[in-house]
Amino acid sequence: MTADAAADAAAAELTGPGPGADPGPGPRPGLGRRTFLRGAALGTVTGAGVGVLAGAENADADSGRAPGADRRIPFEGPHQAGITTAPQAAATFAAFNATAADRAGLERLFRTLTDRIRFLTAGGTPPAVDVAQVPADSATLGPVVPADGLTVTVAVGASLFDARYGLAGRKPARLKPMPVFPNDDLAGSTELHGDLCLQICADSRDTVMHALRDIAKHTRDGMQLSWKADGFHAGPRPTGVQRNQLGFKDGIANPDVRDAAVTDALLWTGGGQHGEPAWTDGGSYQVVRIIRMLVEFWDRVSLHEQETMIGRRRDSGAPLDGTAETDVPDYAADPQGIAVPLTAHIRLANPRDRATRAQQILRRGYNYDRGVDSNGNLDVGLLFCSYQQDVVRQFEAVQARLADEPLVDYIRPTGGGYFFALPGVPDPTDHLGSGLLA
Ligand SMILES: C=CC1=C(C)c2cc3[nH]c(cc4nc(cc5[nH]c(cc1n2)c(C)c5CCC(=O)O)C(CCC(=O)O)=C4C)c(C)c3C=C
Ligand SMILES: [Fe+2]
Repeated sequence: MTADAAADAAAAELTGPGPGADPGPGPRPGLGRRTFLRGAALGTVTGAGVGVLAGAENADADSGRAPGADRRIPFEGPHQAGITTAPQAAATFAAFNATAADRAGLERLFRTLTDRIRFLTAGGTPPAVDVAQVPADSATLGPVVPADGLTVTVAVGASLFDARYGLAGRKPARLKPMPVFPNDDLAGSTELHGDLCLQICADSRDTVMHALRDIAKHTRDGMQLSWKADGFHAGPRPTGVQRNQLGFKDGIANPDVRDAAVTDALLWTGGGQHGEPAWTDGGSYQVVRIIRMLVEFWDRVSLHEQETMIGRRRDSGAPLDGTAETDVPDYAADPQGIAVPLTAHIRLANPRDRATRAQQILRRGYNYDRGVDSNGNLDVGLLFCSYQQDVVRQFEAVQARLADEPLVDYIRPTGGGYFFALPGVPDPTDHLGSGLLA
């Protein structure tokens, strides 16, 4: 089987081919609809996933937890945690500029980052110091640092591969600065790009901030914070996945990250494949987009129009040709878009046909709330984040189809960037970026 055929076959399981679509070779109908979010909800019911999460990889699709329980998500694994990890309640996307003087300094930065992330994600007691000395920890989480479901996912931007560190020849093949897309409002934005991006997620907001402060303090000589965006993940209202601030369930259709054939085809870069340098094996392209929602306008739109723009029922999350959130839309049976309009967000984003199967992305977005603008309008929206094997083949293909969707009148992208999430750290002797800097 060729790489493309393998991708096609695996991707067929991703969100389900739809009852009328060509199922492609080898999919198991019905299995692909399980999302990693739904996996988390199931975990909550069964009590699975509390405490130290086991597993061959650090994926924790069944990461439900008992209220108040501390949980530790393993740092080590072939892929970084925080990608297939079910979204925690709080997130910060923090972009940094590298300030290390040279390549040796950059290597020190990655070693320090690794050490701090290892400690913070495991939790523990910071070393005691004499009162005359600077404390080892900010103590914002108390004297003992809980693991609290923390993940810190380290990604690098295209600018890290400029002349400063002699890395030009080691750039991931598709890594580039995020282009300006139609309808973007990026002029004057101070929240764009970066040499590094840290996606910091945890079960509590204070744990995210504690981790950011700890990391920034220990890496002061190697990188400098450029911008950050904070997000939250809401609980189910009343069931299923969370709702975004347009009132719609968001995150229903996503790859089945428990299926290695799917993640190998859509998520992880394979070193040596598709022209990627060998060191990228096990990494993933990360897209971050800060997308404001013009909720004052949206709240004056009829329910019918809202639902036809999205393609799903607002209350249930069901596709407009179905009755339940888990139903798979059957576009082949509705070629003229009578039930689900051809311009509906979900239909454009994922037409569920053979030609676009390999373009599917893993979305891992968060809501944001940044107060009020100078006109008295709410500054709320979506911290869109997606992971994919190939940012051009996947994210850009989806984004191009969405360019003129009706929803664009109600959203305004204001920042973000393209990054490459580094491969995981397989064992305690290794560190982030070791392949990149080898
Ligand atoms: C380029 C990729 C995407 C951007 C940017 C994007 C922005 C965006 N999306 C919503 C709301 C919803 N999106 C939904 C589904 C959905 N969205 C994308 C891609 C982008 N969205 C995909 C690939 C999908 C899945 C489609 C499918 O497989 O059927 C949904 C439906 C619920 C769900 O499946 O999650 C909603 C609602 C907003 C508001 C937004 C910008 C602010
Ligand atoms: Fe979307």
